[in-house]
Amino acid sequence: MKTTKICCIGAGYVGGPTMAVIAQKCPNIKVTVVDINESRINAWNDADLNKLPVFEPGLDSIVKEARGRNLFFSTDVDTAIDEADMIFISVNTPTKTYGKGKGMAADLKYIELCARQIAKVAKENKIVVEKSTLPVRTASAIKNILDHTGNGVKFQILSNPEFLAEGTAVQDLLKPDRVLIGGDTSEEGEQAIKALVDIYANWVPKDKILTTNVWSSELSKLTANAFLAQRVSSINAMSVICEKTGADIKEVSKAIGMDSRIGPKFLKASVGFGGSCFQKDILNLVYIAKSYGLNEVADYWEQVILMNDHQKNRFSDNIVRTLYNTVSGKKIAFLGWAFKKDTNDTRESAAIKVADNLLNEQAHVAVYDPKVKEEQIYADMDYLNSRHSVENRALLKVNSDPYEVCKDAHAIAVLTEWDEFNTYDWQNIYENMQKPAFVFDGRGLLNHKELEEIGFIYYKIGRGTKV
Ligand SMILES: NC(=O)C1=CN([C@@H]2O[C@H](COP(=O)(O)OP(=O)(O)OC[C@H]3O[C@@H](n4cnc5c(N)ncnc54)[C@H](O)[C@@H]3O)[C@@H](O)[C@H]2O)C=CC1
Ligand SMILES: O=C(O)[C@H]1O[C@H](OP(=O)(O)OP(=O)(O)OC[C@H]2O[C@@H](n3ccc(=O)[nH]c3=O)[C@H](O)[C@@H]2O)[C@H](O)[C@@H](O)[C@@H]1O
Repeated sequence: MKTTKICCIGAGYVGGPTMAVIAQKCPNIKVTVVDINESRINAWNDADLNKLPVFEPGLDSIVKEARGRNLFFSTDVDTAIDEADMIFISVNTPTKTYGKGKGMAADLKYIELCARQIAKVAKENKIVVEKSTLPVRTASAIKNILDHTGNGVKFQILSNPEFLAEGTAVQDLLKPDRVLIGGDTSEEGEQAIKALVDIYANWVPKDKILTTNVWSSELSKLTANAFLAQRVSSINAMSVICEKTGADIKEVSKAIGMDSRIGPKFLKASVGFGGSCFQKDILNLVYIAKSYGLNEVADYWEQVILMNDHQKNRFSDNIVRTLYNTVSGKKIAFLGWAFKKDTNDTRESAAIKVADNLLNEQAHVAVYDPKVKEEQIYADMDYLNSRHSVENRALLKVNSDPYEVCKDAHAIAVLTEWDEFNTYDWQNIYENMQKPAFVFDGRGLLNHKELEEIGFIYYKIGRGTKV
């Protein structure tokens, strides 16, 4: 079975980059990415590639090459579904904010809507690919809806979770560690798996394309994120001990990471992990474990989240304590708002919680981020519902000039590891700050020797002060 037309429902951080790469690598396949969010689709179609809704290094040139050739962005969901042989579902699956499983389970309403829409529109057999991250056994729910509400056509459901990380999405897609495809073990299932394998095989070596049953594939995605997040929480837990004992987390990370069984990646202590997925996926895993009565398993994974919350809170607590137990009316400059460098995504960014804690203490927060827009920062604060939006705008200011943000500040907090922060004229920044001038480096990014020589009082996550 040769795929000639692909439809992807959901033009977000996953749907957009993933489909752009498929279109670039498979010029004979027409790829249409659809979304109900019209402004997002308009942004994907914008002639100015700086206005793409997702900032990812290298993405603009791929979109430039494929868009209009075999890559299309549209709000016409029905036509794209109707035309396609293969439909990727790449919509958001956030944590539920209501009802049963509130605050834990994944909200599958967008997935269900997609399934119903596919069932309504499809007049020919189709392969439906779960690209979104889903609780294990979701494929059976999708199949149920498709088989019972459709026009009698046959559907094959595949699970093809996405492992890209934001900021490195293009590289991750071009050279994935593996591509995982889960499908039915029936003959039709195997044919569907082969159709998807054939697409990836255009650029991914065959030995990196792994096929499994659907449930293993769905569960592997949650497991991968849980393991990655667990490493961050584990190193962050050690960073607390480092600060108490005089050890330095950078040295500890290096020392343990050289053990080939542990490996060097994902051992950077930080102000806490953010991003749209780690927290949501672990909460989902905890919920699944609880729903099977596996309370010890649930508690084990929940601790990863609790440690992450602690890391964010202790960062802001440390700022307050160090600034003589009061930050009321004091200006705190934030360098960075995105949840990591090289992305404009702010979902679950540690900066949001740290800012909220400081505003509760009546601090004045000034924010600079090279890629995040002012309205996004206010939307993030308002979403917390901690105070009136007027107050958020009065207490928190956003500026596109980092030197203005730092001017007259009592302290600087580094929340995102943007490379450019290391290129600043720190002497100049120091001279324009209140004294003593404090830096709280939540990413262990800056050169502490240089800063201390200038006169800053420098605090870095995981660096003990006892000698
Ligand atoms: N952001 C990331 O780095 C990664 C995300 N994932 C998973 O991929 C999925 C998507 O994540 P993102 O792309 O970050 O989400 P996103 O929120 O950026 O994009 C989802 C898009 O789906 C659209 N949508 C929702 N319902 C729709 C419908 N019925 N019809 C048409 N469009 C609809 C929304 O308007 C939105 O633009 C999630 O399950 C996430 O867990 C997986 C790997 C990486
Ligand atoms: O399912 C998803 O959404 C994706 O989630 C993560 O990707 P992402 O959240 O984009 O970015 P990461 O690089 O994993 O960083 C997540 C958070 O952990 C933090 N982090 C990461 C690594 C580290 O050593 N220390 C650390 O604090 C980052 O700063 C960031 O806040 C996974 O790395 C991807 O494989 C996965 O596809």
